[in-house]
Amino acid sequence: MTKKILILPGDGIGPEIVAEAVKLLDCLRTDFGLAIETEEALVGGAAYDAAGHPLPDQTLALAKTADAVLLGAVGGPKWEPLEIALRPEKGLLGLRSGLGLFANLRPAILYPQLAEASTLKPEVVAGLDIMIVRELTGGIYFGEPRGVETLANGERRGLNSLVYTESEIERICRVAFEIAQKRGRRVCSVDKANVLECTELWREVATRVAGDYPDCELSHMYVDNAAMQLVRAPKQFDVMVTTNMFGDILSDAAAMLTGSIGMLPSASLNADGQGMYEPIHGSAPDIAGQDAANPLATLLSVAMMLRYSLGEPDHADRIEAAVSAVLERGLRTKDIAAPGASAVGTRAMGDAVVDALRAAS
Ligand SMILES: NC(=O)c1ccc[n+]([C@@H]2O[C@H](COP(=O)([O-])OP(=O)(O)OC[C@H]3O[C@@H](n4cnc5c(N)ncnc54)[C@H](O)[C@@H]3O)[C@@H](O)[C@H]2O)c1
Ligand SMILES: CC(C)[C@H](C(=O)O)[C@@H](O)C(=O)O
Ligand SMILES: [Mg+2]
Repeated sequence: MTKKILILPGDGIGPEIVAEAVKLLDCLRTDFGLAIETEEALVGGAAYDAAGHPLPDQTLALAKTADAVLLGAVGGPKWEPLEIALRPEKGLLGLRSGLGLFANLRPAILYPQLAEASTLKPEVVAGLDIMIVRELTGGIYFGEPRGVETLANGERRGLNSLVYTESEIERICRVAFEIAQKRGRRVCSVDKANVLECTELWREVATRVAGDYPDCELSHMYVDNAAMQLVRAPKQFDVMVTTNMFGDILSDAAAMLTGSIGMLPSASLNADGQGMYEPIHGSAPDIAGQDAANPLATLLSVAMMLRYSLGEPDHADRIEAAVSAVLERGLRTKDIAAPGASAVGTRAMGDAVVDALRAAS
């Protein structure tokens, strides 16, 4: 049966990197017989400009009926003066909550060809393969009460609330253990249980859930230590499971271990296996429109889509092999090129991956 993919380019470099992913999907359709159809819709600042809201009803409705969603990135300085409820980022958060995408998988894998691109010593990162499992629809991003209020003395007070129910913690921990069972069987739960009651509960629930996975080992780490350990000795980690905000921060740090934030894909899954796929980076306004963005995180997000939502693991393997082949040939966008070395643009990198895919057919 033909699968429906909703394409949401978004803002900044979003349309540039998504265009390369669309080329890749077209190649899989025409040359490899992948049965997909794509439709494009607006989200983020582009949607606000066109329709007055970062997540138009029509976009959410299309997302709900799609087999998978591919998103570029949202946001940019143009929309920063808007109230929070209308900012591009709210469009993304609305998709995550509207689709119930509670499990965000962010794999930090070092392609061996990029060991020199990392800011860390090659021996620290060689062979790196971490899966960060980030809770995505709860925590401080969605907790109530929130807002800015004016106190009796006239001073304003801003507040956001870190809130997790036991069931929210339990389901994300189960995802982490189930992934760990298919890899190194080690889960590190990252919290701030020494200070925050909410994450004291997180630790308790993670420990209880671990009892159902006796073949896996659970460890706990405070988030500040985890940030330090990620740059000191990242290979100690197999699967990390953590809250929405800690996962946001730790995954950007982990991205640099792989050479660039332009290398890290992600999958956001709901209980039915439906998913949204996006690079973990943002709209990179500083390089937008310059054909300078690295499209590989987006192309690798397409591979995750094929694996997790479309039941096409062979095509996913093909994309990952094509990316590897292109890196082997020495092709580099600026973010992963050695200082002073020549670099290719977004389009040339995307074309090279498509060519490598075809060549392997
Ligand atoms: N998922 C998303 O849509 C998402 C994620 C993060 C940030 N944002 C939004 O993006 C905007 C910019 O945020 P930011 O600057 O903090 O983060 P960013 O990830 O957009 O950029 C951080 C730095 O990384 C570089 N970079 C990012 N992606 C790259 C790529 N593919 N290739 C090469 N270099 C790349 C940028 O040029 C910049 O120097 C903000 O509006 C923010 O809210 C959106
Ligand atoms: C843009 C923003 C809402 C988003 C987040 O904080 O989750 C981004 O940083 C990410 O990592 O996907
Ligand atoms: Mg982030």
